[in-house]
Amino acid sequence: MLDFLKNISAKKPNRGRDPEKPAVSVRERVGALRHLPAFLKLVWHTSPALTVGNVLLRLLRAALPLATLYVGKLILDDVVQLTRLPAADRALGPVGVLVALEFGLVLLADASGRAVALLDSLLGDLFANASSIRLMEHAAELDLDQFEDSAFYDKLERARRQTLSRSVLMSQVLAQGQDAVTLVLLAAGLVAFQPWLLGLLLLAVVPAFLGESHFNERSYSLSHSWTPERRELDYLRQTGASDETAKEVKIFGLSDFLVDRFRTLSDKFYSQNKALALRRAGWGTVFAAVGAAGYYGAYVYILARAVAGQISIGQLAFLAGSFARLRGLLEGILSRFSSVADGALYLQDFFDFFALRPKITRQAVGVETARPFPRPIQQGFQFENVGFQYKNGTKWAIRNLSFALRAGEKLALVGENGAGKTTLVKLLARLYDPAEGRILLDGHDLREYDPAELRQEIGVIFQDFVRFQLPAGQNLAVGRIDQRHNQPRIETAAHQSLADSVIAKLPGGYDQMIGRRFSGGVDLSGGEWQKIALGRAYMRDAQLLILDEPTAALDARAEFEVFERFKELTQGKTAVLISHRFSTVRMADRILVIENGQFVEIGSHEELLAKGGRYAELFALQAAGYR
Ligand SMILES: Nc1ncnc2c1ncn2[C@@H]1O[C@H](COP(=O)(O)OP(=O)(O)OP(=O)(O)O)[C@@H](O)[C@H]1O
Repeated sequence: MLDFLKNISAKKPNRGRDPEKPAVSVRERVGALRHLPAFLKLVWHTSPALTVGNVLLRLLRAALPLATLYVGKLILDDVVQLTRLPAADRALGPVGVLVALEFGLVLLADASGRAVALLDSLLGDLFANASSIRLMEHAAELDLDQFEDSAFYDKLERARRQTLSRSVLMSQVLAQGQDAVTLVLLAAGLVAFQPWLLGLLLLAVVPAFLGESHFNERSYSLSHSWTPERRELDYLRQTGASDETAKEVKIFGLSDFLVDRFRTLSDKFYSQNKALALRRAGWGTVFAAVGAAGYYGAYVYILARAVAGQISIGQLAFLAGSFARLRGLLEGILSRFSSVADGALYLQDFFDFFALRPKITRQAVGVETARPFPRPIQQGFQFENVGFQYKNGTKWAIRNLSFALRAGEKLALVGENGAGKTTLVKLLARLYDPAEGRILLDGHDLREYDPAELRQEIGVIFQDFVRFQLPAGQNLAVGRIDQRHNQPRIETAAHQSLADSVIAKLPGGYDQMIGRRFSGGVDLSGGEWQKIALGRAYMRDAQLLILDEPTAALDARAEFEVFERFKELTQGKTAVLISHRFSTVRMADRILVIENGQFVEIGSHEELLAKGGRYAELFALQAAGYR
């Protein structure tokens, strides 16, 4: 929380960014269209049947305007013919058939329009769901350090925002194809009559298109450049009003601070957006007037030809109708073109995110095929001059660290806050790889093993374990999620971690929702949550168990009991314990003391006390506190 306050107070609200300056050039925007085929392929894979149905219906709809206009022309010409006949010869029969045909076409247009909208929405929903799933799956494959990078978060954020609006892009691209077919059909009629009318049409429409693309580009630039701030706005909104933060926000009286920060940022975004929207509306009106002038110029010309008797009334209606439709169509196609281009730019963000590759892959490094994981582990783990620095860290979190974690031993890690204990554990679980040196397992580099298999063999309970908003039983089962239906196994784990007594007090037992987020949820105390989290370690069949301050929130009796059981239950298994309590630490076979990420000493409790080094000093310090 404090880091957050420092960060955002130090940060300038807006880094002197000029929203008028496009972040992307026209070339980039047009270039982004290259993503459309890949995008359409994704749509196709979402549902081939719905995609084919959609395209066929749209082709049908594309031909309807021309057919309707043409039937309209035939009706008018027939009616004019009829008026020229003697009253007795005026039979309405053929006109009636044409009117019925037009009526049929109108009904077809309406039905096919609704069917297209339905297919668009079904396909859009499926696509949005599929994209969200891909996003979650891909995020799960990425490395932990990628999540600690703010540029990564911006990419993730943009990709996430895109999953929904991508279904809009899908409809737009399909509509674009449909309108292009209608345009070609109608334009063919107009060209046959008077080719230069097509030129007039372009003149009426192109300025509006250019204006539209200019403003779309500005909008995209503005929204793109505001991604970090928008993320911050979301964070502020969440921090200002969530069950997780409410306690500290109240105690520290942070509400005004958060609201002020939110207001400053959101006002700035609003005013930049408003300026753009106003200019867009103003220019839009001017361009619409130019378009209308073009249309009326053409209309007057066609009227004059009709008055001069050079074309029939039916042709007049057909041409004027075609021109009006074409103008609307062209305007639609061109303006949609710029939103499709923008959508394609956002696609770039979407694909950029999916292009991110984890460094710690499922593939073992340095060997053809992954080395089979030793069952049981023979020698254990060996750290050789291991060094690691966090991406955004200023100093080495661990450096020149060498020690052995022997198979079957219980090793405790001791060190002050920030000494590097958790980092060491993360390196063991290959959440990160060392930047220097290497970690060996039974004599081979850890990277030669399949990371997924390695993680299966390791059970880690971190100090900041996740309080899943799930029923109690499933909260334990996350330790081995494929066993979530194995109630006896869950109950055994609960018994081993002392969580059974917590669950026995819950009104719904193992099915009781815990956490406050969902209705009916019951919250637990810190120690109770810890017992649940500990149960996750027992759900696993891991050969290496790591408990990172597992008892910090437990009372003295519970702590004693937990460790008695732990020793019993992990017989023959290798375990690492991180604790600041020496009563816990002394139960370990050996204790590794680290300071500033460096090795200080290693040995049993008795050995280290006898040595009179750092451990003995820290032990005496804590013991003095109890006297
Ligand atoms: N994600 C991170 N990004 C950057 N620096 C980090 C990150 N996590 C930890 N650090 C830094 O690395 C160093 C070692 O941290 P680590 O969490 O391993 O310490 P620790 O010994 O487990 O401390 P504690 O007893 O407080 O849990 C610290 O200086 C810490 O600030």
